[in-house]
Amino acid sequence: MNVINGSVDTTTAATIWAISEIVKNPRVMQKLQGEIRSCVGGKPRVDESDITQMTYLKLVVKETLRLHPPPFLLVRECVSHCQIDGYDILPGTRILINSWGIGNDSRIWTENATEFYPERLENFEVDQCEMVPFGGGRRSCPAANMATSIIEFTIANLFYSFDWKIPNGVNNDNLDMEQEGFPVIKRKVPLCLVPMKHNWED
Ligand code: HEM
Repeated sequence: MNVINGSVDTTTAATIWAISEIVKNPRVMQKLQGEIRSCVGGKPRVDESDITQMTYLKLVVKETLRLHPPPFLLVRECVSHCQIDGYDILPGTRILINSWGIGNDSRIWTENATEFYPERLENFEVDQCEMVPFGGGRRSCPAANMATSIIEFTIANLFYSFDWKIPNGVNNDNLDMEQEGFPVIKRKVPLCLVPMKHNWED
């Protein structure tokens, strides 16, 4: 049951955050759709094999996970005395690692840390310590590759087959991005979008 909760909620939240960030950033949406549509050509659907060529899509998903990871990793217990930043950490101390804080930290990601800018992650491996959406070490998420592939495939299909508009007088500038929840951070306000078919033969 824990595996089901830990897999469905995390993957769904990350996918919804990716869609939210893409529609909030028309520049990213245009570049992403250009890449997806040129890689897929005129086929009716995206094939999994098309995804390997979609380098910008991979950056978009990584950038989403940097800004919107599950907030905390699993609790660790210190096994031997160590010092971090002058603080003594004694054996038996329980440590909570704030993954959200690391991904959003302006000391790591500069003053535009909270801006959605996928290009910053070119040549960047997700398992570096500057972002830890899937944790680290022997208790890291065993499904990191699978979850990333599911999100990439879902986003590629949604943005290949449809254009998306924000309804009800809301636009990308005032789209509500408030976050809430634990152990997975979700949108406070549900995302509402209008799909428009792109190049469909009726
Ligand atoms: C975007 C989706 C996902 C994210 C962001 C995510 C993130 C995480 C994180 C942060 C941890 C704790 C790692 C640590 O403390 O070092 C974790 C553990 C785990 N995840 Fe994921 N996860 C995702 C999807 C999935 C999926 C799809 C599955 C299963 C199909 C899964 C199964 C697990 C399991 C079993 C653990 C516990 C590992 C252990 O205790 O050793 N996760 N995940």
